[in-house]
Amino acid sequence: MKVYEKAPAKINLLLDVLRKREDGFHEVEMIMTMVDLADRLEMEELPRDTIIISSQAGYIPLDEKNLAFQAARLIKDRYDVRRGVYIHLDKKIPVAAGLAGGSSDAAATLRGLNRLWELGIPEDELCTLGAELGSDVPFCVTGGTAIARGRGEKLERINNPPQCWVILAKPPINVSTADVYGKFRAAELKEHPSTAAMLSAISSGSFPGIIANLGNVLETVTLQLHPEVLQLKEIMHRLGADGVLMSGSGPTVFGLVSKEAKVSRIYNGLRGFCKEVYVVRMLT
Ligand SMILES: C[C@@](CO)(OP(=O)(O)O)[C@H](O)COP(=O)(O)OP(=O)(O)OC[C@H]1O[C@@H](n2ccc(N)nc2=O)[C@H](O)[C@@H]1O
Ligand SMILES: Nc1ncnc2c1ncn2[C@@H]1O[C@H](COP(=O)(O)OP(=O)(O)O)[C@@H](O)[C@H]1O
Repeated sequence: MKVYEKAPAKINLLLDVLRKREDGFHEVEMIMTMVDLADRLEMEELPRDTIIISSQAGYIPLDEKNLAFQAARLIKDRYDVRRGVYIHLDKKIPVAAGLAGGSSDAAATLRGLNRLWELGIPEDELCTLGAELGSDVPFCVTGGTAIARGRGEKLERINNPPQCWVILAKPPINVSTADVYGKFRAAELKEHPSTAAMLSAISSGSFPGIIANLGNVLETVTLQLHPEVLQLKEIMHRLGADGVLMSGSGPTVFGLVSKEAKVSRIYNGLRGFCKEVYVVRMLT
């Protein structure tokens, strides 16, 4: 038997860091939503008790370092499943981009194996398992739009924002999430984005309100380390995007655009500076 799962990318419409915790993680407040740029996973039962990962992407690990492998091993261990699985990852989401590609693959693996092996694990339990793999995995299990607290694993579902175009541009640099959090200094922050104002803009379906309240405090670190991310933000603004922000720890920058007529101009303008540009919609 085979099952298929889609693993969409996320963007952070708002990312605030409240403080560093004793366990080394940071207490965050994030508003996250999914976009329709997705990896596709195919999971097939194997006669032997083993986990095999393949992918067309040459640039990700295919062994126990792969988050889909870790998700499969976790579910097998926790539910004592003595069966094997072959997982093929068709990667479309850029890697180490601030779009949670690996986390979404892990989440899709948990959902898919729950179906393949008919384990009947409820969604909240899948989220708890997911949190063992990474802070963003629980959100990727549920999808939709949510406010995430704690280190990212405490989720509260909210309305989807009004539909718009999302233009993603990933500069050709690698950013490590651990490195960005490591260099972040909460005490030096002069301004925090307003989670309350963003929540109110989303719940009233106000696109201008969402644009006015976009904010990501991790920009203070990544933009300093990589000035080309700031440059990309400025270019996207100049080309006419309504709102522009870095997603997660970066380096991907996203632009929100309400009018379709503007989209191709922004896309074509960006392609002169950046090879990896995607035009997508929010998943609503
Ligand atoms: C920044 C965000 C925003 O959505 O996304 P990405 O840029 O990775 O997509 C997330 O907080 C990333 O979540 P995730 O990528 O799952 O992080 P994890 O694997 O749990 O942690 C990687 C490392 O980041 C740091 N970390 C992560 C989450 C958090 N709340 N505080 C932290 O300090 C820790 O140093 C940890 O060792
Ligand atoms: N299935 C996977 N897809 C992408 N990257 C993976 C996967 N499994 C493990 N990784 C590793 O995880 C790291 C972060 O990848 P990713 O989840 O794409 O980052 P981000 O959350 O910043 O978008 C990369 O260094 C990559 O090698």
